[in-house]
Amino acid sequence: MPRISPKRSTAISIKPLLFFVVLPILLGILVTIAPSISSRIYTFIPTLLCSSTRVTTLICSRLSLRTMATNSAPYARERRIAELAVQRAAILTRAVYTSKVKGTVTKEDKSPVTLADFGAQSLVFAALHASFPNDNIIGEEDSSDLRSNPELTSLVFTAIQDALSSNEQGAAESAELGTISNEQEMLEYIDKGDCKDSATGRVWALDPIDGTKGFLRGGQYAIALGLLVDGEVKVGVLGCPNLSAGEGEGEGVILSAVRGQGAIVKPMSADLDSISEPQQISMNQISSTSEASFCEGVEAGHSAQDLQAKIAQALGITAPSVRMDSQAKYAAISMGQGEIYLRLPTKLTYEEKIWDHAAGSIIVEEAGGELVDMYGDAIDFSTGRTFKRNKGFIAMPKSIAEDVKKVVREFAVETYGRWKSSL
Ligand SMILES: Nc1ncnc2c1ncn2[C@@H]1O[C@H](COP(=O)(O)O)[C@@H](O)[C@H]1OP(=O)(O)O
Ligand SMILES: [Mg+2]
Repeated sequence: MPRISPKRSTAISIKPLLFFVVLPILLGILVTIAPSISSRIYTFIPTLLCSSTRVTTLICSRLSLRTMATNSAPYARERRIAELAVQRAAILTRAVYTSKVKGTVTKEDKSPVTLADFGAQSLVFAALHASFPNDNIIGEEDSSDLRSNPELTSLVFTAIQDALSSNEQGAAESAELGTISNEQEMLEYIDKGDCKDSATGRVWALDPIDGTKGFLRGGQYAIALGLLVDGEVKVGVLGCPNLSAGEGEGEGVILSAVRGQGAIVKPMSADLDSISEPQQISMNQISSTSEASFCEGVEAGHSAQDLQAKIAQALGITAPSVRMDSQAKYAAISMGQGEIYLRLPTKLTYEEKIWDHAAGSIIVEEAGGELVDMYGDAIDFSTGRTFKRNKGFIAMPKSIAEDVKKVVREFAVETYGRWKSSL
């Protein structure tokens, strides 16, 4: 009988031990640490690549964009695409803002529209179509004024091409944000915003330039994009190219919010790759209405400024109102630059537009504010392109909301009566 060497005998007795005990333990350890090892390798490679050259910097920022895309927080991808789309549209609006050629025409409702409104809408819708082809869209503009005006059409298309070529998108971003190859395609994108139902499914609402009068006057304006899901705003992005997050002279900011995740601000940059780290924002939770200041519109025809002045007095407010055009007002109070945004109707027949409030509303709410109508009722975003159940909008920090709502409601009932919804 062959002699079994002690070594061999040990090997035979250890084999089942290795198989049933050690191997599972090793596998367990591997499964636990694998993600951190792979993420280290993942971050090590770009770190290695990130030496001093611009090329490697770009590669790193693209990798960090990919990392953000895989962020599993709800609506992370929607927020990222919306931010990039607004950022890209702002390249175009900024160029037109400083140019002598604005391509202004007067719409049927007598309000002005510029080549930048059309260009920004087309760029944002190209991005939404590329990334979320099944979503519906509500947009302020349509292409009818362009289709009857080949010269203006050509101006808009040139501005779009300039914007597309002035940012150094990578192939991946181009695929996600889409591109616009010819005038026909541009017109088709503009007309994608004709959805009428805001109550069902996923619907984006865009104002490509909110505050066009401010834009033409050299004041504030905003590119405002919100996502509604079954009639509730879930994501909002506000690009404010002339607003500042601090004391600075309006170098431009981009704010965004996702329901339940807070609101953030980033500086607006011409280079999509350099969107830097966001900062959380919050409203001033003051303890008394007398400490507040109003943020109000510039255009006397857009809100009842005399009545608003009386309400300010009744609230004990002595600080002068901060006046600015557009949804930049929502952005300003969300960053603590003023506290109350009041917008009372000049006439009850005017129906506020969904794109004028979707993005701003969620940013204010996620920054610690409340938005209601002049009677203190919740805003109903499910009524289509315009608000049918609400008149007069007030946004304020939660800390003073009850006091503000009480005073505004009294003035509203006295001035407008108990207006009845048209639904
Ligand atoms: N009579 C009105 N009442 C309230 N808002 C109005 C009125 N007319 C126009 N607007 C809207 O006011 C917004 C700008 O607001 P603000 O004055 O606060 O900057 C624009 O979107 C504009 O819509 P539109 O673009 O259709 O003219
Ligand atoms: Mg508007």
